[in-house]
Amino acid sequence: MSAFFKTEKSRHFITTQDFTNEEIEMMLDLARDLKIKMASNIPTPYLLYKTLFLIFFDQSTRTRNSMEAGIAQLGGHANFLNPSMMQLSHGETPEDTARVLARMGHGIAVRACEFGKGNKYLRGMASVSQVPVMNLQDDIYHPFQVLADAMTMQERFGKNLKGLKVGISWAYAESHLKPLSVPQSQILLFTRLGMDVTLAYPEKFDLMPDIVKQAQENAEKYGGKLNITHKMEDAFVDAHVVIPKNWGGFFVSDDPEEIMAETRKHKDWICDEEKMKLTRKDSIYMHALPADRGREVVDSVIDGPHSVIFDEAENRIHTAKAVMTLLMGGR
Ligand SMILES: NC(=O)OP(=O)(O)O
Repeated sequence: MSAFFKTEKSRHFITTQDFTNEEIEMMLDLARDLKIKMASNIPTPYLLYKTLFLIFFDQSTRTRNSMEAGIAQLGGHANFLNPSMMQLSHGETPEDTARVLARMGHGIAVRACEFGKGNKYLRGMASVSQVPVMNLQDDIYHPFQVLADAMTMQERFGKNLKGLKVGISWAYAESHLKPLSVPQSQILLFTRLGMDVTLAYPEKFDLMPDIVKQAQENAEKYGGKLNITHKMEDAFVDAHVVIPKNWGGFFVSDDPEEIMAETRKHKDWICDEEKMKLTRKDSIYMHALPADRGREVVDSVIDGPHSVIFDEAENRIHTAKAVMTLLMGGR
């Protein structure tokens, strides 16, 4: 474990692509251990007196609270920064902000989802930061979410996820600009872990071509599969795991009204009981949350026997604590 967090330079957690499969497994193993310790009230003071800076350009329930509660449970402290109260309007660059915060604490975590800008902001910080920069969701990646997803799958299907049949599908929502980062990070990590992934979406609702190419390369290298289809049902047939979720039509048009007009053509892309019947008997329904109930998914599925959404949400704190511990130098 030491080679992972005791490197000369800080490791940044921008995407799971920057970590080996062995390192990803290490994160998941530690998350499992932290979950057991939390349930047994065993203290885990691995980041005693350390400070994490949290910057959120976008709203959050799970991510903010998993990081704030997580570092407190590790013995450290979170300093929440509201961008509207930072010196951004006076032109402070991400590089200068990172240089300053790195002198005052031990980690910087940022949510910045604006399309074409978020990842650049994080990369700017990471290019100079002397402490780990962690991605709490940008316009390309959501690495903390997919670690929690993988942990949830391991809890249901065992540690080895090779060959697991996973359907990731676009679903209808009254929204035109939900980030691409969740499905993109899912196809990247799940193919790395050897899963058999079907990605379904209506034509025009493409993910970023470079990310799809990387996921295809991952599948070839690690023995996974990535099939792309434009029929929602294809993601459900014989699936162990289904993850139907909306994402924005960023490549449909630059005009939000045109995107919504195209989105509304696909109201039938809803996860309902008929589609769940196509899955395996022991299948699980997952969603990163928040879900658009009645549009992305019917209540009887999201509240039904296949749903593991609250395990998935809970696992955000255990995986967050694991990544912070490994990157910020505890244990
Ligand atoms: N899944 C997720 O990232 O939730 P929040 O947007 O509430 O943080």
